[in-house]
Amino acid sequence: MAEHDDALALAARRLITTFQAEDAKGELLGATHLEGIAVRDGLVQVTLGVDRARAGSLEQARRAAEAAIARLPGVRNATVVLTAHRAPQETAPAPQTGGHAGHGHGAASRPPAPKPQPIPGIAHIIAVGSGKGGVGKSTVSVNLAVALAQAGLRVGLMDADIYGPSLPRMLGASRRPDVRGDRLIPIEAWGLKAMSMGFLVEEDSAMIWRGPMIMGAVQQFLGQVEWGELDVLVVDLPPGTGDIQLTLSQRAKVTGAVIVSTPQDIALIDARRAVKMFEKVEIPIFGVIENMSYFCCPNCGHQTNIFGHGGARAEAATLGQAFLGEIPLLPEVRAMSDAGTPVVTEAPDSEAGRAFAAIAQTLLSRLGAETERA
Ligand SMILES: Nc1ncnc2c1ncn2[C@@H]1O[C@H](COP(=O)(O)OP(=O)(O)OP(=O)(O)O)[C@@H](O)[C@H]1O
Repeated sequence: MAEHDDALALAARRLITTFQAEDAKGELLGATHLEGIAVRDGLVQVTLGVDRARAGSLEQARRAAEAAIARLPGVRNATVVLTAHRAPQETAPAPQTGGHAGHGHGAASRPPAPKPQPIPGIAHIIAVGSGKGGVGKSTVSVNLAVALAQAGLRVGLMDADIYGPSLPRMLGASRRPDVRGDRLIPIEAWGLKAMSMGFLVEEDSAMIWRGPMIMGAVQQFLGQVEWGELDVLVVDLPPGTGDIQLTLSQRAKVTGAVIVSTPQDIALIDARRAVKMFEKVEIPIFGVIENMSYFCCPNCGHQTNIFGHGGARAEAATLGQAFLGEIPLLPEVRAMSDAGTPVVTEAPDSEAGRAFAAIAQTLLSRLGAETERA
């Protein structure tokens, strides 16, 4: 299978370079440069870099390249993505004082890392992360974002989990976003403006993105989505401590991060890693949320601590971080997530609904304090 994929990658590369070479005037694909090709099990993903100013005029050429690759024998699905970059003269100056953590070694010989800038129109960014996968980070991101919108804020939700985007399913929205010029129009759902790689490519093809392509996608989501004026952008990060977290910390000024963990020891060890990672990339941490904290029997109300209740609270105290609250493990949370209906809208008076609303209030006051400080 890998050999077959290698052959497809080669064939796709040849096609793209032929298109580029045939475009003598540099008006179509000749204006792009090949950033990467990833192939897995017949799913082909090509990333072409292009100057921001040109991106809008290349949509037809992009589609033509996509169709040509899709016709190659053995291709199950092809996606060609344009990642627009700033022209060199547009690049913001990057004054760097003190060095950005994680890039300090040998800084004298390297160009300074860009200082994270606020994104125009977006007052605050909250990053939701976890050390371990499957702890309910996306569930928490969606419900906190909707709860903040219910509290009257203008809220955006960005799914930075490029490998496994789950927002389309959780929001019950899978339509393709409109494109206006070189900008993507976010999908509106549950009072939020949302953007996810899952709106743009098939869920399984998102799995094969690689480092540089991922960074391009995150930058594009931050810089080229028509978010409008937002009080807060909630960013659902992938689990772990990789490229995406680093890219976000370098590209945008994040007001604060929230770390989601279950109370199990194994999740807590990873949560500790997540805390260290946010500290290293200089993203302030708002605190820790314990998800799947306890199971409350819907019949008799008896509380069972399936994963051992209270571990995240204790761990937060050990790490000197705030504890933001606990969300019970409830079948309706899972059922509503899977149905694309957030529990805070469908069952606001449920134990989980109230827990999310309370945590959103805590975050609201933290944002208020940050605004006053700024
Ligand atoms: N409090 C909860 N009660 C019941 N089910 C929950 C709860 N929180 C999350 N789940 C369920 O657990 C599963 C994993 O949740 P989710 O996708 O939010 O986790 P994640 O940490 O974002 O995962 P990934 O690592 O894949 O990004 C989903 O089926 C979700 O519905």
